[in-house]
Amino acid sequence: MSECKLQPLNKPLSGEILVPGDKSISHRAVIFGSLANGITKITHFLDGEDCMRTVDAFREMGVYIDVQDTTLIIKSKGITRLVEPSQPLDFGNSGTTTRLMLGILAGLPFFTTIYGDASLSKRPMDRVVNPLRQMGAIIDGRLNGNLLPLAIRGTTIKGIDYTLPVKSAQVKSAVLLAGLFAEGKTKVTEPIPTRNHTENMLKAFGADLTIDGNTITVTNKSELTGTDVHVPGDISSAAFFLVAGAIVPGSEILLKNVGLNPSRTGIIEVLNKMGAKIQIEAEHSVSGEAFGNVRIAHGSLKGITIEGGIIPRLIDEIPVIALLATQAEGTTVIKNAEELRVKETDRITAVVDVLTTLGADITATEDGLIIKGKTSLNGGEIASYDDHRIAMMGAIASLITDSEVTIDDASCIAISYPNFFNDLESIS
Ligand SMILES: O=C(O)C1=C[C@@H](OP(=O)(O)O)[C@@H](O)[C@H](O)C1
Ligand SMILES: C=C(OP(=O)(O)O)C(=O)O
Repeated sequence: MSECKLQPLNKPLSGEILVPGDKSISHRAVIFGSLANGITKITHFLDGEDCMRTVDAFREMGVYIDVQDTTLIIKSKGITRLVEPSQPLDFGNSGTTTRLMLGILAGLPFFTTIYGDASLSKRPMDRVVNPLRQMGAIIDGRLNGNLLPLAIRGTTIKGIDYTLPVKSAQVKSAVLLAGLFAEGKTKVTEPIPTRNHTENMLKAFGADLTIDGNTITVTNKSELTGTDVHVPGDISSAAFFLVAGAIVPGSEILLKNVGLNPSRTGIIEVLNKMGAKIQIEAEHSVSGEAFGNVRIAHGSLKGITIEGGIIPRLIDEIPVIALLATQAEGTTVIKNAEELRVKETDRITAVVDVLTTLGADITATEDGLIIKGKTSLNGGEIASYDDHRIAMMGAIASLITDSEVTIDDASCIAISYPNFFNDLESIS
């Protein structure tokens, strides 16, 4: 346990932060680099605990991966040369590693068992196991394969035509990755678009991919080719400082190198709609991924409704958006966010508990939150629920409380943002 005591700031935040690498893209860069033949160099990689689980999994399967800070060199001979892991794979706290690796392991000619920590062991895997079984995968585990640990006996799989029943990029990605090993075509249709980094990377590594509206089709191609990937800054990490800049009086912060893929920019739209002072500068694009700098300043905010198609475009930002809403005049309503209940913790319950302790007016609904503002916040003792996004939301809240905030255990922040407190310190 690492208890964390945070004092109120009582002054504006100012300065620049180079946002750490995007977690979703870092995972995928390791996956595609390991499946591809040749050398892949990844720069601005996120060396957080979750992405290192993906690195370790491929090292267990015989891939050479050298990690020097945020630069990775992967040397692989491709899919056909991966070897059976000699021990169970530990996926720690990482839902992305688990779901995406399931798609790969289903079609590889060996036996694997996978497990994770207490949080991951409660998260649903049937959303991935069901379509993979339709493709012919042989997977077993607790609750008929819904819960870790799972055992996968790789086998011959065949393509399917699958419409996503949940708004999940992890499920979409698992099926598309399995499609690389399957006989025939694999088609995935998503009624509501989710992050498209897998599709972008399939293209960059030379897969056979077509996109027609909301339907993505991939054809078996065992030969992907290594390529360099420059990872943009993680907008989900930037979100904590965007909210800090918007709510701490007098602040102005520049967040550099932020990934601005439209499937991820819901937080920018929310800040604009709430009336925040936000500007995007120096936009450019590398390998289909948009980058830019985002400038945020403190200003008055108003409550809004957040629902429908925007939800997957800001799903991980909702805890810190709830904090933002406590500082907006009027009511903010968040709907259609039922996926929050199956993240590292039930984030609807956790956010309500933490922000209520700090004096906010916030109510849980089945699929979201209702927040009434503007409220001043008090100090107190809060739980992180061992969830990095809840811990970072609590730390940002402490900037505007009237007295000390104690977080019971903030070590989970290393999952996605190992340098979080140093970056906060640098603008305080
Ligand atoms: O594909 C990804 O990299 C992710 C997708 C999202 O999960 P779901 O696909 O479960 O919505 C997100 O919450 C997670 O942090 C990363
Ligand atoms: C939900 C998250 O990650 P994962 O599903 O990979 O554990 C997250 O980072 O907020």
